[in-house]
Amino acid sequence: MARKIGSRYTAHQVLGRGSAGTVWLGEGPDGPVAVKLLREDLASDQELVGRFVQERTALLGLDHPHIVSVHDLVVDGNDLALVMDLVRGTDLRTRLDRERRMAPEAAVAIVADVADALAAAHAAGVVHRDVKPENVLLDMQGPLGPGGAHPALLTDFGVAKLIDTPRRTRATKIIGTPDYLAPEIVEGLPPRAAVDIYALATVLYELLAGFTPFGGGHPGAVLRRHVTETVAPLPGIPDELWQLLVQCLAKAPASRLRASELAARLREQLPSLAGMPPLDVDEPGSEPEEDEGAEDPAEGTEGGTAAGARGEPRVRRGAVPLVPGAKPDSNRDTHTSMRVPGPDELAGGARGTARVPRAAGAPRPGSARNRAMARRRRLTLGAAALVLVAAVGLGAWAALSDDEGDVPPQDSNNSAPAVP
Ligand SMILES: Nc1ncnc2c1ncn2[C@@H]1O[C@H](COP(=O)(O)OP(=O)(O)OP(=O)(O)O)[C@@H](O)[C@H]1O
Repeated sequence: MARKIGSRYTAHQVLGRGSAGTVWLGEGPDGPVAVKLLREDLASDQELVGRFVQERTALLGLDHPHIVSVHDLVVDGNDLALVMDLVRGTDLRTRLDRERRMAPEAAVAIVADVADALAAAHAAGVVHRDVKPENVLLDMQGPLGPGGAHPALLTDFGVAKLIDTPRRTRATKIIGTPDYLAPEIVEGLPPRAAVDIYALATVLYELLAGFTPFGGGHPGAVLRRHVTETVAPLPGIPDELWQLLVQCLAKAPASRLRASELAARLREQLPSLAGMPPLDVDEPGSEPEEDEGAEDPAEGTEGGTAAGARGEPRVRRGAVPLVPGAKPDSNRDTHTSMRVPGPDELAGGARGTARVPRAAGAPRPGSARNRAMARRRRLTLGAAALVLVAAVGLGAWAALSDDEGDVPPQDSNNSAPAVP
């Protein structure tokens, strides 16, 4: 059913819902538009309305081919709405959900577009603060680029900042999507342009791998990993692309590339990625072959990925509040309101919780399948030893026993991560 938004716009049909509100397909004096109607509780927040008006210039000022422009801000009774370019297509999350992993050329082309958008925003003094696949729209009516990628446009500029009022996020709280939060935010530092680079590098990793580098499990664990763990290599990724990812996922913001450099370096790599298929990486926690998971019910309790392997509903990105009793900011799992962990909490308990990517078909370290394989290796070793005993007698067996003392333990928990 159509509804009027202010005096100039009519909203016809819901395009989608997010944590801040509902996006409608609308009509304005100059043609079709997208109208983001903010949630009622946000719209009735006087402080937020004031900020909305204050931020007007920054929000309306961004004009770039890879940014979804905001044309108008409407404050009308209980309605608070942003009127934006209508992008006819889909968002990157939907595409990723469909494809699971993208070919490197298309992934890099999309991320280069977003890096261009960030370069323009950062030059105008605007930090996005919520870069994630949900906020990248793919324009299906635009020309096809490298790898068959449609032009990518970054949306929701300034929305995170709007909603993040001082009252809403006291110094001890973080609002955001845990998987994409830069370590300096977790440590309580003010978000600068480099947080967007970290988030975008996380998106690139996710497009290539099918999962984020530090995601999985309780949001508190995700935050700790951002601060304490290094990113695990992706099997098969071209070295130059990997170096770029590592640099942009650096813990120190100053070590990361600037958006314009990132865009240029990504585009340089496009020719060498042409025709390359998606990486053959198994999602950590999934077991590609026989299911021996029943033998150890306690296994894989870190995060939802092991649950996914057992056919239970998977929780991809957690929205569990870190503070007991606190409510997440939305019904969706993309945002979380969290207490900032203290330094002692950040330092402890995170070791070994990162999900380590494996080449497709390789067993998960510590998994039932891996332990079973280790057991099989031991049995094979034992059988070989018996044959040897029969053949060369007790003296040779004694020698073999001595040698076995030098064989590294076959405990699969010590398996090294796959290296590209
Ligand atoms: N300018 C637009 N043109 C066309 N569709 C849009 C536009 N903006 C958003 N949408 C659609 O509306 C959906 C909801 O968008 P919205 O920005 O409210 O939420 P989100 O970014 O997915 O999540 P969150 O707000 O929780 O971060 C998007 O997934 C997209 O499909």
